[in-house]
Amino acid sequence: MDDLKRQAAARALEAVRDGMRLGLGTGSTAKHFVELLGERVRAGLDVIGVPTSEVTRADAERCGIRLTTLDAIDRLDLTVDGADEIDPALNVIKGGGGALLREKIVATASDRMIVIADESKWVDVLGRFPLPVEVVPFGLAATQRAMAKAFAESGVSGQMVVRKGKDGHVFVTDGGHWIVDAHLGRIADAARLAGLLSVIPGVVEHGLFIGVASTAVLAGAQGIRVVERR
Ligand SMILES: O=C[C@H](O)[C@H](O)[C@H](O)COP(=O)(O)O
Repeated sequence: MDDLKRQAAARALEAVRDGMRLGLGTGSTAKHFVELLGERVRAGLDVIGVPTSEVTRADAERCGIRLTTLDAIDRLDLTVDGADEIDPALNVIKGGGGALLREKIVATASDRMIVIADESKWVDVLGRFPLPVEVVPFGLAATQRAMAKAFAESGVSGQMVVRKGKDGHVFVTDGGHWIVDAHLGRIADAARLAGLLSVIPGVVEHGLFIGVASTAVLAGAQGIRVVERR
């Protein structure tokens, strides 16, 4: 599996050109991209990156990749990031690693987003992977009630679980928020659910990336498949 992730990362690297401003994703697949990019940088490639998490910042620095912020530059040419699920319209669930907020800010500030994954992330319908929703701790119960209403209005339902870290404590994002993982099973109308979640005051951001990814690079046992958004 790890080899497939690296293969997808290597294919996405082919889209990188000298002088590009890059969004650097988070997660085990994106980490391969950062490492491979670092090799190219050490061989003379001139790029600058914006990391989507503190973990990626540390990885990129270790790999010698020059970093900047979205305050210092206005647009990015390309973001390369992993995904938890990808559907045929290239709508995506992200946030399994808790980085969805910065990932969405960076991806939407990019002219193009390539998602890289092994084939197991490709699904007909999003939702088997629990949908991560980043929330403020204040008023959590009220936010969850509003989320349940949004689920009902978009025709889904399921258990909501406040994410815990490996240490058993509540997982806290880089932004200081919590994550509620919603076990919905099948999200028939992801765009509608995304819209309903976005207007809930206690929801900071959700892991549905609708119309954001332009290309998916999927690595499987039969080779690499590149899917462009129609
Ligand atoms: O918050 C984490 C990100 O959205 C990741 O890109 C996503 O969870 C996929 O991670 P991985 O490549 O480790 O499966």
